[in-house]
Amino acid sequence: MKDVLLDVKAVSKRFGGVAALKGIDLVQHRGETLGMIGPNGSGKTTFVNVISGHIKPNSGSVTFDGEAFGGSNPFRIAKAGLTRTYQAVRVFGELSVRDNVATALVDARDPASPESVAEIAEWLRISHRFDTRAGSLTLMEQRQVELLMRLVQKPKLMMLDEPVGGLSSAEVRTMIGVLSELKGRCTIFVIEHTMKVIRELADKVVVLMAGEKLAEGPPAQILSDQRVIDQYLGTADA
Ligand SMILES: Nc1ncnc2c1ncn2[C@@H]1O[C@H](COP(=O)(O)OP(=O)(O)OP(=O)(O)O)[C@@H](O)[C@H]1O
Repeated sequence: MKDVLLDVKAVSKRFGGVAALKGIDLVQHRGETLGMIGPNGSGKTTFVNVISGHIKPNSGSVTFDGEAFGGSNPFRIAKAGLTRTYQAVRVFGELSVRDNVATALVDARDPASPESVAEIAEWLRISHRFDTRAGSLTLMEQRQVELLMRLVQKPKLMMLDEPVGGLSSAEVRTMIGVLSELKGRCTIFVIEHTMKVIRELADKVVVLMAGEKLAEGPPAQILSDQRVIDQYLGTADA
């Protein structure tokens, strides 16, 4: 039997009159890279916010690594090994990279050893920036720092919200390389509008459309699905 890491059942979320998620079911296995796509406003970020405990769903359940989470407890689920990034990069701009990493280590349930931090920083090719103020780095470097900060917390699942947003095409290629190696370090859930990322990284793709699951399957099948092309890939969002 495959090892289920994330098991989401019938999750719904309303914001006033807006039904952002309408009964979403989703299973992600350990080691399986899951890509989530869909137009602006289809509910992708809300879904990650519910899973990471930042938003409480109106109904439904989230089980992570065998433990039930009702939503709305981000600290508990983070301690259980789920971490995330945001569309807008989040580093402490006034602090050095070293001090940014130190803040991540303080928050970790099982912080990486100094040797392991050094190894991850070397792998991310960001070691030479350790004494630089994070706010003076390029967006690409800030994303590398963010990945470093998340990885030193030894996550089981890393949820990435548009990791290549705002990057140049050369940087996108580099980031795809980084993320494909990241697959060997933790399980990845990735929201993206850049289909190259989805095609090259995802084992399974889930398409959200107006808060509902429109389609789910391997990238080759989903990216050639006529309904997905008509309702998303053929639009300006994709
Ligand atoms: N805090 C909030 N208050 C009210 N409405 C919200 C809130 N967050 C999201 N929504 C609404 O819920 C719906 C889903 O938004 P969400 O941000 O999850 O979509 P998305 O698929 O992540 O979009 P994008 O690709 O633009 O990031 C939208 O109609 C949005 O306006």
